[in-house]
Amino acid sequence: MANGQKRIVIAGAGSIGCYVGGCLALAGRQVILLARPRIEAAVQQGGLRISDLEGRDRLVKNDVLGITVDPAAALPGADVILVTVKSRATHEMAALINTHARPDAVVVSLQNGVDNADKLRAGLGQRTVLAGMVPFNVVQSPDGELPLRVHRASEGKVMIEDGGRAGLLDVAGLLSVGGLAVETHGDMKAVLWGKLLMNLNNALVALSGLPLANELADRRWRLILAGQIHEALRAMKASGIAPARIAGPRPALLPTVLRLPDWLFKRLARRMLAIDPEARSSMWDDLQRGRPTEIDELQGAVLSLAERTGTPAPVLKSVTALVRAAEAARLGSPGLAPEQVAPPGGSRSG
Ligand SMILES: NC(=O)C1=CN([C@@H]2O[C@H](COP(=O)(O)OP(=O)(O)OC[C@H]3O[C@@H](n4cnc5c(N)ncnc54)[C@H](OP(=O)(O)O)[C@@H]3O)[C@@H](O)[C@H]2O)C=CC1
Ligand SMILES: CC(C)(CO)C(=O)C(=O)O
Repeated sequence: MANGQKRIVIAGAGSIGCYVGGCLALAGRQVILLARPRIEAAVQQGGLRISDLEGRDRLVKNDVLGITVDPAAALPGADVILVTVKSRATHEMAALINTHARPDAVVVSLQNGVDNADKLRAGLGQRTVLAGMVPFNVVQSPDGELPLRVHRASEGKVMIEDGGRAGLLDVAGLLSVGGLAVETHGDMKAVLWGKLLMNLNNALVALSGLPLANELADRRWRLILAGQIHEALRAMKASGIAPARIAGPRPALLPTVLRLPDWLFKRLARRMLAIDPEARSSMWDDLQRGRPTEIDELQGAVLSLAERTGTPAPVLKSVTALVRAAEAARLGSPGLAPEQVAPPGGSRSG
């Protein structure tokens, strides 16, 4: 079957799902978005605008893209299912896929966190499930703006597990289209832990409310991120986990590079700073929308390792507590200053 005849279902079309689905539809792939009513109504009314930091800006008309809120309509015809819900919704999505999708549909997790593919496998029996990793940020237009726009605000290749030819299907080839570079990787565990190191910054962006580029340009925030990464690297090492390099320096060098003075950091970490001024983090999106965050799957995953191995993690603990407080308050980003997150000197744990 040619790539254009395969049906790709985006299971949970929000920022990542709409961007990925939009790129695939623009390339002539058959795409169905399984979405919530807000996204469905917006796409039905105005289509989907796909843009990126390289200057691409295209409208996907609603007649070349299917969209529904009904899993029983979306999932039965799927050849490939891309799971793009937040980690808290993974179990629920696994149950929907299990009920409605064909047993030979290939399922790919495009989520942050280290165990979403395992959660899907646990709920999907014998089906092929591939872990994936999305390195870039996607900014979604404010509610009510038409057409709904999803903007890729940084760069990088999507990595997916090398599952051989899953059911004779070249999944990376099917998904690799304009605006969306996809490659396979032989060690997704390392990739996901490497990405998780980057994602420790999601909470700082969420707590500060600052755009990612501004936050990273401020050494006071970088010191807190360096403290978290330092703690995470210790816990990972004690657990026998070797994280892969994702963007910028090797994981072991990240704390040192982050602690450099601003002028030197800006020179050395140009790739890390190649970010659209509007980009923040998916955790900031969650606080703004009053939704639970992925703090348990990000900081929480490292805290579990730290607890098991007895390595100290004071910075991770204090960041986690602040995110939980902001989640409970449901007032959006609390707009904290770095000194409110970790006292000067306190971010140099260990
Ligand atoms: N945003 C980003 O820039 C990046 C995000 N990621 C990761 O990608 C994953 C997805 O993130 P993101 O796209 O930001 O998340 P979003 O919240 O924007 O998108 C997920 C969407 O799925 C919807 N959804 C949940 N359950 C269902 C269901 N049963 N049926 C239909 N729709 C459903 C959600 O609706 P509702 O909330 O109303 O339930 C939401 O609209 C996360 O793991 C995130 O960490 C990775 C890299 C960058
Ligand atoms: C791309 C990155 C690291 C930060 O924007 C992210 O994964 C997220 O927002 O969840």
